[in-house]
Amino acid sequence: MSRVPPVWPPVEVEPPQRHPDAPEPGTKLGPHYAHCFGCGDAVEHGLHLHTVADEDMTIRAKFTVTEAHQGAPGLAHGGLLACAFDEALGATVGEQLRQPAVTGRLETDFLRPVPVGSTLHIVGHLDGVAGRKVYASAEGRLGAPDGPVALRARALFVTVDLAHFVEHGRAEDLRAIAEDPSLLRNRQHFNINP
Ligand SMILES: CCCCC/C=C\C/C=C\C/C=C\C/C=C\CCCC(=O)SCCNC(=O)CCNC(=O)[C@H](O)C(C)(C)COP(=O)(O)OP(=O)(O)OC[C@H]1O[C@@H](n2cnc3c(N)ncnc32)[C@H](O)[C@@H]1OP(=O)(O)O
Repeated sequence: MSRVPPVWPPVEVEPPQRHPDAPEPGTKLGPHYAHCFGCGDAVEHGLHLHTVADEDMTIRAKFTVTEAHQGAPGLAHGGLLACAFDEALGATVGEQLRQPAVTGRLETDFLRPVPVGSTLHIVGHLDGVAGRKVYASAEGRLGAPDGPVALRARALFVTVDLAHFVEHGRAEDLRAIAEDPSLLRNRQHFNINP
């Protein structure tokens, strides 16, 4: 099977415009939602991805593989690694555009096994925008920012209104946010009253 990647982005795109309120390069972003499996600090065996904004439509993220993340003995589960990339790519899109967006499509190339105890250094880049479609890609290196490439991922995110989350989210979780807005980092954007 050919490993030659298809053209990316797959459609004609506009260069993304950084939102004036996008975090300055070097800003530590913190969890966007306390119960997010990718970044939330309330999720005991979650990925606890740490993200930092960077120059040029880029974010950097780190995630350390624990015993709870295994697929094969001593190795990270592939779906979980895809989750780390979903999270990093979502942060790339959300933080630079300051617009809610959901993953429509996510593709992942697994190039090297990722052992328990190792840290994956992910760099996500916002590649282009075509209407509501936002394209982003990322690379993950093992052990150090200049370590060997273990994964590459590409994603299409689709921007949505906040109504998307109100309509589809579970009422008790929305109520919990209404009662404790600190569960969300970008809470100034939310006015949820289910
Ligand atoms: C949120 C705070 C607000 C403030 C924002 C500020 C800051 C945010 C900051 C930080 C956020 C930080 C971190 C985020 C971290 C992690 C994010 C994790 C993200 C997720 O984990 S999220 C869960 C998984 N995700 C879903 O739960 C989506 C389920 N899904 C749907 O909800 C619908 O499916 C939807 C909405 C995607 C589209 O539905 P829809 O009806 O609105 O629109 P439609 O179908 O017309 O698609 C529009 C155009 O996208 C094309 N398109 C769509 N899907 C495609 C595909 N698969 N392949 C190729 N093209 C596709 C169509 O072909 C059309 O293209 P065209 O315009 O050219 O016709």
